[in-house]
Amino acid sequence: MFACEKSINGETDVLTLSRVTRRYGANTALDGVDLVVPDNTYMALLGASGAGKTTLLRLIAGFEEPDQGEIAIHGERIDGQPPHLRDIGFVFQNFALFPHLTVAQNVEFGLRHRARAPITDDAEIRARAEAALELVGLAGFGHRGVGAISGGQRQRVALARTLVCEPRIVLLDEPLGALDANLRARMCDELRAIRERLKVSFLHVTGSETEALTMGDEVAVLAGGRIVQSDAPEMLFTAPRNAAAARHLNAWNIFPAGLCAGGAAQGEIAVRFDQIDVSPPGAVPDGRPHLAAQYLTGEFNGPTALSFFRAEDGTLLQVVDHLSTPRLPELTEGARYDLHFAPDAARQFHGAA
Ligand SMILES: Nc1ncnc2c1ncn2[C@@H]1O[C@H](COP(=O)(O)OP(=O)(O)OP(=O)(O)O)[C@@H](O)[C@H]1O
Repeated sequence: MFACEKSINGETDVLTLSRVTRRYGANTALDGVDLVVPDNTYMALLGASGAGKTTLLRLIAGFEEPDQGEIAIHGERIDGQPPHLRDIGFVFQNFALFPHLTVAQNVEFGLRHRARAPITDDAEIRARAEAALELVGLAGFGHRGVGAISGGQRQRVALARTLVCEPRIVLLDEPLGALDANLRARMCDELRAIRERLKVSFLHVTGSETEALTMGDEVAVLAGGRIVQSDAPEMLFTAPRNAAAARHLNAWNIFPAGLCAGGAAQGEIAVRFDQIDVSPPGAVPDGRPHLAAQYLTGEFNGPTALSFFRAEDGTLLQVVDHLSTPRLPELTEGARYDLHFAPDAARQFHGAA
């Protein structure tokens, strides 16, 4: 049980979205989204508030239909099909458990009522629900009311209720959002471990770049109604392909190329917070592109220190210094400095994403 079904036609991608568009009146929430989720993959979908993450999941699950575009599972179109025929699991942010049912009854519910091959044998239903609870680390909790368990445990019940139906893919809408920071870190590990055991693909939407980069085998960035980059986390973090992707990583300064002496004048330049050095005016080592900026303030953050600068056009710039290998001079608030970097540390973007 719980093994991911291999595609009949040998496809290696479980979910494919092609040019999916969704409008609400004059507001285009999704504008030609192309997204591919491979089999046996933890895919994170990163986007700011209002980017259209929930809308995208609702279209995949079938709670809403796209205005244009196609959605397919293992190469077979599912847009237009009712949600209960899509074999897609959905874990809601607020868990959406039935408060009057026990943990076990919540998990059994989906199995009894699923449209495809509902199970009617009580002993089999109980056995499958117990196996699902064991999988999420809740063996022995079946008799409890859902009000008598912790937030993290409720999250796992919601997951067990979805997994027991053996979905072809599991959609998770900000699944850690309702948990406190410690629990969130633990659930990150657990979600990854559970998925690895099942080998079913997860599509996990989040507004947190840390969560997306930690969780995802692959991270897709949703901005301006489109996927602006979909890549392995290391690749996305170190080599964003456009300014829109870089802006979501909370690690890159992005400024007009024209501000920079010794560099190109066109487009935008992005340099990571940890790859900028600071010198008094006129003391920039030869060959390093640089821009002038005023030091605003600093912020200690345990092992790292963050310094904030304002460039001449008003762009806010950040520089990260690691306390074990400090490289910044003593800084005076309000004073002007030159910020510089190695030419190969810069990424240059031309035009829109
Ligand atoms: N039913 C609706 N009617 C009108 N506009 C909607 C509807 N649902 C979503 N929108 C709009 O579509 C856009 C995307 O919303 P969505 O909820 O998908 O964003 P999100 O990325 O999930 O945001 P958040 O992280 O804040 O939950 C927003 O501008 C939102 O106001």
